[in-house]
Amino acid sequence: MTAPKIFRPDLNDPTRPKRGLTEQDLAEKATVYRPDLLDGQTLLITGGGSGMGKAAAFLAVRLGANVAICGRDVEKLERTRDVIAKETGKEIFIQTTTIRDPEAVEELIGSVHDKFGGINTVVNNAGGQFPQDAIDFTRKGWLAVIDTNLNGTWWMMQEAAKRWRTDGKPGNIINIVANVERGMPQAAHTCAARAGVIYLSKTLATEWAPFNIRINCIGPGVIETEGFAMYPEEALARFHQANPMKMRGDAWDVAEAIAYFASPAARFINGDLMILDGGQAQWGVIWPGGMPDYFNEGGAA
Ligand SMILES: CCC/C=C/C(=O)SCCNC(=O)CCNC(=O)[C@H](O)C(C)(C)COP(=O)([O-])OP(=O)([O-])OC[C@H]1O[C@@H](n2cnc3c(N)ncnc32)[C@H](O)[C@@H]1OP(=O)([O-])[O-]
Ligand SMILES: NC(=O)C1=CN([C@@H]2O[C@H](COP(=O)(O)OP(=O)(O)OC[C@H]3O[C@@H](n4cnc5c(N)ncnc54)[C@H](OP(=O)(O)O)[C@@H]3O)[C@@H](O)[C@H]2O)C=CC1
Repeated sequence: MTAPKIFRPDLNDPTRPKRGLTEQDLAEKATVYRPDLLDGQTLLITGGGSGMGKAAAFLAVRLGANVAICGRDVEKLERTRDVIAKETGKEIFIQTTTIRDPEAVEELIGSVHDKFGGINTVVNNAGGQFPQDAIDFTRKGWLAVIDTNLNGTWWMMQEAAKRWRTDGKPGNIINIVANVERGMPQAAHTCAARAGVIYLSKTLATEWAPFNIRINCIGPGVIETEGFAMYPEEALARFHQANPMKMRGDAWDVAEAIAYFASPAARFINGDLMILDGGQAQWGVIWPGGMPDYFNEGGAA
């Protein structure tokens, strides 16, 4: 019997490099957008306490929006709220929520609605997975990833849409998925969930058009964030080779794409998937658990 390969990192290991943009970067990085682009808009961003969600929250506030974020870890949320207040003078709304609990999601949508008088855009960014050969997935591990990325995103979409239908107001959903174009070896669970979200979104873009709700997805490739701590160093050292530009994107690349989809410039885009991956979809796969020798011969990406 072959033992399953498991990489279970200590996410607070001080010997590993710190990854992702700093809070100073998020406060100061140049943006292509005009400073009042999202004035008066309200964005609810799941997973806004780190990585792309935090960058999107920062940028949206800098562009004039009211912002609410959620996540499971209250310390991350409070820290993000405090640093955004310090850097921009604007208070964002935080609520500890796991998107896996539909009742908690209902409460979240209700509180953000009450706080700001409505929600213009929901950004379903919360999610994640662990790297493992699919053959070794435990039942619990499979269910955890599907529940987070597919069910959690669905609860958010349905609850927001119900609210928009009741209020007779337009809605906008941006789902952060992944680059599923060539499959995702060693992340098959998330690939299945994200592919589900992409086609759920395309379906609802039609079904919910009568309610004036638009839905689009953004599929990031290799984006260097705090989330990289989930992967072994030897795999991370190769991640950039999965795209022909041989580089990593950063959370600001995704934040600017989110701002675009939240802005009036995207008013006629519906049911789309924007791939943000430096060309990875045409080129390679990541192997987040480490490339098996079988594929390594000849040094393929
Ligand atoms: C792919 C490259 C591109 C993408 C990059 C990014 O996305 S970067 C962003 C990356 N950011 C993120 O991914 C952040 C968010 N991600 C997460 O919170 C987790 O990855 C989660 C989605 C699995 C939820 O986890 P949770 O603990 O809340 O869920 P839970 O308690 O319900 O079930 C846990 C069960 O899952 C299993 N299992 C878990 N880990 C491993 C492992 N390393 N190894 C093996 N198995 C593992 C195990 O069965 C465990 O049960 P046990 O053995 O404990 O009884
Ligand atoms: N970085 C990359 O290269 C890629 C990332 N992605 C996806 O993009 C999204 C953002 O990732 P990134 O910023 O890189 O990584 P992070 O790990 O920094 O972000 C994930 C966020 O999701 C939140 N989250 C996870 N599970 C739940 C849950 N059940 N309920 C509520 N919030 C939750 C986490 O907060 P908390 O722990 O507080 O709950 C965290 O803030 C994720 O969905 C990720 O899988 C997709 C492709 C590539």
